[in-house]
Amino acid sequence: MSHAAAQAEPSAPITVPVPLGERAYDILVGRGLIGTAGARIAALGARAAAIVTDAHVGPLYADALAASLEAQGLRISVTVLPPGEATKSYAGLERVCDAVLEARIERGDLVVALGGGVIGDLAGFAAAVVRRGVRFVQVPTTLLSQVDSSVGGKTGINSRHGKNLVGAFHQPSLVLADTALLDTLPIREMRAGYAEVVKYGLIDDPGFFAWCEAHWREVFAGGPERDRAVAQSCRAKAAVVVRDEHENGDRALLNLGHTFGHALERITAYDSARLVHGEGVAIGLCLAFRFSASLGLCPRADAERVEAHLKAAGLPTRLGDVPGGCGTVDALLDAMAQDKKVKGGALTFILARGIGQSFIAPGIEAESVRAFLRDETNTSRP
Ligand SMILES: NC(=O)c1ccc[n+]([C@@H]2O[C@H](COP(=O)([O-])OP(=O)(O)OC[C@H]3O[C@@H](n4cnc5c(N)ncnc54)[C@H](O)[C@@H]3O)[C@@H](O)[C@H]2O)c1
Ligand SMILES: O=C(O)C(=O)C[C@@H](O)[C@H](O)[C@H](O)COP(=O)(O)O
Ligand SMILES: [Zn+2]
Repeated sequence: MSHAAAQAEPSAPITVPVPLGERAYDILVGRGLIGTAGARIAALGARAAAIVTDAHVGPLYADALAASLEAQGLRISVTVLPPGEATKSYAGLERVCDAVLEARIERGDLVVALGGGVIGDLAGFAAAVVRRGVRFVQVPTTLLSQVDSSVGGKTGINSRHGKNLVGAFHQPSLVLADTALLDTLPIREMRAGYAEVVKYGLIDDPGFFAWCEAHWREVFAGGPERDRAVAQSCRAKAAVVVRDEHENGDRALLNLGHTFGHALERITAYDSARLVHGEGVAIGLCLAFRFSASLGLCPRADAERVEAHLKAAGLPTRLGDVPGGCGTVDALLDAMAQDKKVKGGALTFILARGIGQSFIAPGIEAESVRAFLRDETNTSRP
C-alpha cells in the first residue's frame, strides 16, 4: 500500500551541496521528491539497489520508491526491519549485510536507506563494511533524519557500552529529503526531530533560533517553512562537515546536548517507548545550557529561553521527564565516560556563552558534572 503523500506533486527542490572533494554530493529538499528518486539514483550509474526500510515506513513508501527505481531498469530488493532504536544493533547489522550480499549488490551498485535515522545509520554502516564499501543513498523519512542524520556520513550501531560506539564515516552519494513524507510522521517523532533543528540555532545562529521560536508551528504543519527549516539545517550541518569531516575539531559542536542525551539513551536501554534520540537531545540541550549557566558562562535567562521554547514545542526538558526515571548520578556519569569526545579520561562538553555561542570545552572535571547533576536530580520535576 502506498500513501497519498508519495504521490504529492513534486516541487522544485532546494539543492544543498556538500562539497567534500571526491566524496561530494547533493542534498535535495522538497515535496514529492520520492517519485523522482528513480531517475536521480539511476543517474549515479548503479544497476541494482538494495532498499532497506522499517515496518512503519515500508508499507507507506517502499512501493513508490521501488516503482520509481524499476522504471529506470534497476534491479531491486527490499529488506524490512523492526522499527525502533533497538534495531541499530549487531543483529540488525548482520541482517542488513546478509540482505545486501543476498541481493548481489556490487561496489558500483547502491544501498538505499528509506527511513529515519535508525535505518540511515544502520544501512549506511552496512554499506561501509560490505565488500569494504558500497555506495549508498539516503531517503530520510523523519524530520530528524532530514535535518541531521542523513547528512555528514556518520554511520553505526549502538553497543551495550554506549551509543554509536561501533561505526564508520561513510558519506552517502545523494540525499533525497522529500518533506511530504513527514505528513505521516507521528507527532512525537516530529517533536523529537525538531530538537535537532533548534540545535543549529543554539550552536552558532541566534537568528535561526529566533526564527524557530516564531515559526515552529508552521514547520510542524508543513509547507514552505518546513522546507526552509530542513534546508537551513542541512546547510548548517554541511558547512561544519565540510570544515571537519572526521570530527577532529569543530564537528564536535554538532554534539551539543548529546553527552547528556546519549547517556540517557543508554540508561533507558535504547527503548524507544521510553525515550527517543531527539527527546534525549532536547533534555541534553537544556542541561548543557543550565550547566553552562551554573559555571557562570552563560546568562540564566538564555538557559530559561531554551527550555521555554523546547517545552512549548512539546519536548521534555528535565531529567525528571524521562519515563521510568533517569537512573542515578553515578549511572549517568558512568555512561558519559564512554562518550567519544573523552580525551585522556576527561570529559569534553559542548557548552555555551549564550544562544548561538556554543564552544568545545575539553577537560571538564567529573566532579563538577556530578555536583551539577545532583542539583538537577533534586530540582527536576518528578
Ligand atoms: N548519523 C548522524 O549524524 C545522526 C544524527 C542524528 C541522529 N542520529 C541517529 O538517528 C536515530 C534516530 O532517528 P529518528 O529520530 O529518525 O528515529 P527512527 O529512525 O527510529 O524513526 C522514528 C519512528 O518513526 C517512524 N517513521 C519514520 N518515518 C516515518 C514516516 N514518514 N511516517 C510514519 N512513520 C515514520 C519509524 O518507523 C520509527 O518508528 C538515532 O539512532 C540517532 O542516534 C544519527
Ligand atoms: O553529525 C554529527 O557529527 C553529530 O554529532 C550529529 C548528532 O546529532 C548525531 O546524533 C550523531 O550521531 C552523534 O554522533 P556521535 O559521534 O556522538 O555518536
Ligand atoms: Zn543527534
